[in-house]
Amino acid sequence: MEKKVLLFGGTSEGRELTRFGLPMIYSAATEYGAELARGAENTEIVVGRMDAREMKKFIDESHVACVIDATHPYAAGASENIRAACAACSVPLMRVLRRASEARRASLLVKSAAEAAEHIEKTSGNVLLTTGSKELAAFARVSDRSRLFVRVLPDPDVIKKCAELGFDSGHIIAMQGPFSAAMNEEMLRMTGARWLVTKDGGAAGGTGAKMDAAEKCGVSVIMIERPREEDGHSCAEALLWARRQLGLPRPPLFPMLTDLEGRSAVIAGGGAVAARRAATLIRCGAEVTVVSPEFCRELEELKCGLVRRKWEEADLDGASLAVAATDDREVNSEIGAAAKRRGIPVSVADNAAACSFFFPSLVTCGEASASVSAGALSPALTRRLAERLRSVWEEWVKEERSAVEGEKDKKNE
Ligand SMILES: C[C@@]1(CC(=O)O)C2=NC(=C\c3[nH]c(c(CCC(=O)O)c3CC(=O)O)Cc3[nH]c(c(CC(=O)O)c3CCC(=O)O)/C=C3\N/C(=C\2)[C@@H](CCC(=O)O)[C@]3(C)CC(=O)O)/[C@H]1CCC(=O)O
Ligand SMILES: NC(=O)c1ccc[n+]([C@@H]2O[C@H](COP(=O)([O-])OP(=O)(O)OC[C@H]3O[C@@H](n4cnc5c(N)ncnc54)[C@H](O)[C@@H]3O)[C@@H](O)[C@H]2O)c1
Repeated sequence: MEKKVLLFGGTSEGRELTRFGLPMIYSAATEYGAELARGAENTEIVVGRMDAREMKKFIDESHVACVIDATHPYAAGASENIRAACAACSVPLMRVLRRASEARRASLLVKSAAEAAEHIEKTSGNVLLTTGSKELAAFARVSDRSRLFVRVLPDPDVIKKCAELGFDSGHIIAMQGPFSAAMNEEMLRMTGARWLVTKDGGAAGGTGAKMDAAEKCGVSVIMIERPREEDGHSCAEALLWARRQLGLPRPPLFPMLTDLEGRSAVIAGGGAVAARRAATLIRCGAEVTVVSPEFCRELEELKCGLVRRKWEEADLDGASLAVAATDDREVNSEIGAAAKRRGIPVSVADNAAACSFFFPSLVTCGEASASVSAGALSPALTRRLAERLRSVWEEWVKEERSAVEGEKDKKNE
């Protein structure tokens, strides 16, 4: 039976990961979460909350080869259960977590909904609550309830809960997001809000659009901080990881052929990987600068600029292409992010998922080149294939060149 990825979703990251046709079981706690994945190819959907024991049983019975936890950062209970179940089944697990935080834009950071409610009680003015129905009970302590407007999903159970907590229909907005900044603005105006309460859902979770709207309307934002900073991965990392775990194929990469003659390329790091890549780029006519506190002998013998210090962001000025090949994972990741911000193609040697292009294995003879790749799934396979091709390439190029010349001569006769 085919091995599958078990994805705990119900988030935009979860939906994103169903787009690539991996054999997958998508588990969502609610109907709403399940809806996000409806229609995804090769994906079986299961709905309903499971505790750690139920998860373990499910994993054992469903041929699950690896698990991705893409649940909401606030669903800490779910993540704990998933961790426990995976440990019990010895199944590898990767946590996907949106990284971007909007916390710096908030007027006030609080630890919980209760703390937000305490603050509201001490102030005046209307409040738009966008923290969802689960947190609603905490706001019951606000004495003047007519100040509060709540935005929730149009689910009958949720509406019932709102009513039970004393929100009348004039104070409920029941609609499914995502909401644009313009939509948020209109809702802030309509409710006459002076305060907006939100979780730190990251830009992708719609928090960015709320912050933009609040800024425009002069509304102060009370933000509930994330429970704790977990070590999370991006969707791209999880996709690559799952493919490697299961040995799943992917479409081949498209080798976009780029003319680097006379253009500048910058490399951070002075070790073996930097040297190999500098040599390839120089062969392609690029003007290469390498930045590193230390250089290996191979680099000192190449025709490239050597800058003996740690990498700085300004090293990207004027570069057409960048390579991060230091042995410091954090520095490499910073270089990747900075280059992407500037629209400079970047390869990050220790993290395939952070690359905006992959460094190819290049096989050349004069201007005739071949680019070999194993789709970034196995650099070792790439190297072996390239070596095999290198062993015949020169001979092939010579033979085929003369064949082409021969055909030309024949035509000219
Ligand atoms: C082609 C080549 C060009 C070059 O480097 O010059 C190249 N890797 C080569 C060899 C090689 N690299 C590694 C090993 C050790 C064995 C192994 O781990 O499998 C070997 C094999 C060996 O040395 O035998 C380690 C490694 N590589 C990457 C990661 C991180 C990760 O995958 O996340 C790690 C773990 C690092 C760690 O542990 O920290 C990532 C990438 N390496 C790429 C290119 C990009 C994909 C290209 C494609 O396949 O499409 C990609 C995705 C991104 C990028 O760097 O742009 C070159 C062949 C040179 C040639 O012979 O011509
Ligand atoms: N993609 C690949 O083909 C591949 C292959 C093997 C290893 N790797 C990864 O690539 C990285 C480099 O591998 P290596 O074998 O060349 O390592 P290495 O240890 O030989 O070289 C690392 C270099 O980075 C420099 N450096 C450290 N901090 C720096 C900073 N802040 N600014 C500039 N330079 C800095 C060091 O001085 C050193 O010269 C490693 O992270 C390794 O995991 C990738």
